[in-house]
Amino acid sequence: MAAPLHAGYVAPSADDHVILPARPEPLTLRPSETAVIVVDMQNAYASTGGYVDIAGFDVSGAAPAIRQIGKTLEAARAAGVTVVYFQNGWDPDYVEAGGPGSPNWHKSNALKTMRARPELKGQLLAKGGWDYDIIDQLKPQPGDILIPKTRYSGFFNTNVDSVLRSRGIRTLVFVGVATNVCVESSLRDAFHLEYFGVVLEDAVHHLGPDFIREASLYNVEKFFGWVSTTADFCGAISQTPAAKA
Ligand SMILES: C/C(=C/NC(N)=O)C(=O)O
Repeated sequence: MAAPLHAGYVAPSADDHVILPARPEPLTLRPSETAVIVVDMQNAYASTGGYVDIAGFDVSGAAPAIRQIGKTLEAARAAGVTVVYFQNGWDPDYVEAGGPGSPNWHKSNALKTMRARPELKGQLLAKGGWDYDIIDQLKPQPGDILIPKTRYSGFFNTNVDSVLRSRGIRTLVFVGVATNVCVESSLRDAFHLEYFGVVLEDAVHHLGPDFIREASLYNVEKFFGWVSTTADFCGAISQTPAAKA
């Protein structure tokens, strides 16, 4: 029987874990200690006519990832797993993006594209606009947590670490865009904060040539975390008592 620690908080019972098949080895998952992190599933990164499409990246791989993310979220919510959305962007005046004194001003392809095409200013990744919005297919549900961010890593200058710690979350399952940019940056920062990070390789999409997908997943598997699939995550998490109830 679970031992109550404080009013309103019940310690997870020892036997609520499942085993997630993963590379380089299987990982223990406890639903109450796990969060799915949905990275930047905004029109900017996943829709035709959004920022990365305009900037010349291939967004066709976003569609299969969207389907897998939908399945992942359905299984996660049924099992009582916390769902956290990252949402990338800046105020419409781009103060949060930083000026020439920030490397972000020089490296952000959104900012570079808008400097090359001033008619787009105020549209790409601007809070309040279509480009910034989470895509219609994956709108956050009641109970999900939405964390705005202004740089690639969701752990930089946000409150996500305290949000996760206060819930006792130790394992983060990453889905979203882009495998090699915001997903990898966030997972690396999470590693250094002692979280166990997993990428579902068919629920992410990369920006750039295919070798960067492979390189990014290699980095995760070899150095920073674990790699699994949507089917394995959904299969494992559906074995938990909450999902079966
Ligand atoms: C290139 C890029 C990637 N973002 C992401 N969500 O991975 C950007 O934000 O400019």
